Amino acid sequence: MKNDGFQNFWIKSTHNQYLKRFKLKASIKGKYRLSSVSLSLLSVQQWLEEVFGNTLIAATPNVSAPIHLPETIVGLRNLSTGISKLPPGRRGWPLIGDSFGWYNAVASSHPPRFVEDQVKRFGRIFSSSVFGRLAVVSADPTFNRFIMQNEGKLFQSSYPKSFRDLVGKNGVITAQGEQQRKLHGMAVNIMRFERIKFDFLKDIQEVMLHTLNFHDGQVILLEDTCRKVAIHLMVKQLLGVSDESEINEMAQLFSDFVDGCLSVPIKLPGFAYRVAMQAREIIINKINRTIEKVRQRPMSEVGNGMLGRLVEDESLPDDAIGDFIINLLFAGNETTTKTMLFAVYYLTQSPMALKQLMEEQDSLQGTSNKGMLTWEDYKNMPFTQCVIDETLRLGGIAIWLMREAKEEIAYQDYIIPKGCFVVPFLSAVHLDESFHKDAHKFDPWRWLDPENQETRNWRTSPFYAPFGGGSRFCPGAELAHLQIALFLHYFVTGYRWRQLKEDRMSFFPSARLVNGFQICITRRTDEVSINE
Ligand code: HEM
Repeated sequence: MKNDGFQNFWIKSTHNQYLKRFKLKASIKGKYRLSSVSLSLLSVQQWLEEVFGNTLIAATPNVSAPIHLPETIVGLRNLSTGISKLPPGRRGWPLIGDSFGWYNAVASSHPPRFVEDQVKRFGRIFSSSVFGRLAVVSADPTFNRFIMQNEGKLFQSSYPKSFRDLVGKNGVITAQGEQQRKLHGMAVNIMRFERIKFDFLKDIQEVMLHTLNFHDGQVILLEDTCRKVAIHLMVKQLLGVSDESEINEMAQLFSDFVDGCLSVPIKLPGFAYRVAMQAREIIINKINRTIEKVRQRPMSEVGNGMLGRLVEDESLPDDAIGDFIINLLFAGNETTTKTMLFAVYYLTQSPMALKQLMEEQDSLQGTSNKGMLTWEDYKNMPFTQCVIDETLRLGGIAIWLMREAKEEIAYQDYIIPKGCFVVPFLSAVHLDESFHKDAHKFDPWRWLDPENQETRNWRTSPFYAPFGGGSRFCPGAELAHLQIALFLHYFVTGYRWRQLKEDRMSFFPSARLVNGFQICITRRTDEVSINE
C-alpha cells in the first residue's frame, strides 16, 4: 500500500455518514497537494476560513472517489470505525459545499422554501454545508427548543471571527458561559418592563415626532426612514444623548458600524468593514468620555440612557461597557428597523388590516401632555400587537440562529459531531403549514383566535419564537414591541402613502426590501378612512 508517503483510499461519504473532521481535513490537504489547481482553491479556502472562522469540510455526497492521504495523518485503520450517523442531507460540492444553494436561498424572497425542499427529501432535521461549514439544520420546533434550552451546555453561539472583532469580545452576543449569563442579566435588567414603562415611553415618542416629519407629496424610501428612526432611538436610549448635533454625529457612526457588521469583512480602505472598525473606535472613545462625564455628575443628574445606568450600577469595568453598548446597538438596530419596514409593507398589501389598524390608532387619545400616548393607550392596541406578531412570524427578521455543538451530541437516532454548525431555522417553523394555517398569508387576525394563544406566547411556544429562547432569549423583546407599536401609531395617524415601485424581500446580507420600499407620502388632515 505504500507509495511515496501517500496511500490510496476510497472514502465513501453518503448522506448518513460523516467522516470525522480531521480525516476530511487530511483528505483536503492530501487532495489539493496533488491537484494542479491547488493554489487557487487553497486561497479560496483560506479566505472562507477567515470569513467563517472555521476549517472547511469537503464531502462529496453519493460519490466514491479515490483520495490521496498523507500516511502520517491518516490513521486509516480507524476509517471504518470513525463513521457516525449524521442526519441525512445534501452537502453539495467539495470545498464549497452547498454555499450556492444557501446563498440563493437567503438572497431570495423566501429562504424557508429552500429549507422546505430539504425537509421534503430528508426530514425536519437534516445535514448540509452552510457557507462552507458542515451543518445540522433544524426546521423542527422541538429540536429548535432543545437547542435553545441547552445553550451553554451542549451548544454555544458561533460567529465568524471578523464579526467577533467588530462587536467586541466583551459583549453579550459573542460571550459564552458565565460571562454571557452575567451580561445577559444586565441587559434584561436594563430593559425590564417597569423601566420601559417609565423611562422609554416618552423618549420613543419624541424620536418618532422628530424623525417622522414629512411634507405633502414627499417621496421617501421607507427603509431609510425606519433605519433613521431606529438609529435615533438607539442613540437616545443607549447613550442618553439629547443634543441634536451630537445625535446626528452618533447616528452616522452607528449606521456605519451596523453596515459593516453585515458586510463582507474586507479590511481595505473604503470597504464597509474597515469603515465600521473605525466607527467602532470612535464610538468606544465617545463612550469612554461619556463615562467620565457621568462620573463627575451628581447621581440625580445621571440621564435615562442605559450607559448612565450601567455606570451607576458599577458592575462592569469601564473597558467592557463600550462592548456592551455596541452589542445592544447591533442586536436592536437592524431587527427593529426591518420589523417597522415589513409591517408597513404587509399592511400596504392588506388594505383590510391597514384599515383596522388605523381605526384602532385613530381611536386612541393621547391623555398626557402634548398629545403623547400613555402606557394605558399602549396597552389598548390589541390589533396593532397582532400586526407586529404577524410581521415577525411572516417577515422572519431573525430567520435562523447560529450555534455550534460543544461536544458530540446524540439526538434521536443522530450523532451531531463536536464543532458542527447547528442552525435552528426559526422561520421554517413559522412558515410551516402544519403549525400555522395558511402560513404564507399575512393574517394578523389569526392571533385573536383563542385557540392560538398558547402558540402566540413567544417566550414559551415551540411554534413561534421570533425572539429566540433559552438563555439567549432577546432581552429587548418588550422594548422592540413598544417601539414598533409607537412607530405605527405616529406613521398611520400622521400620513397616508402610495407605493411607487414594486418591491420584494431578500435576506442577504440581512432581511430587506430590495428597492427600499419607495412611497409617496400624503399628510393626513382630518380624514379617517384610507379608502376614500
Ligand atoms: C423586532 C426586534 C427584535 C427581534 C426580532 C430580535 C430577535 C432576537 C433574537 C432571535 C435573539 C436571539 C439570538 C440568539 O439566540 O442567538 C436576540 C437576542 C438579543 N437581542 Fe434581540 N431582537 C429584537 C430587538 C432587540 C432590541 C430592541 C434590543 C436592545 C436594544 C435587543 C437586544 C438583544 C440582545 C442584547 C440579544 C443577545 C442576548 C444574548 O445573546 O444573551 N433585541 N434578539
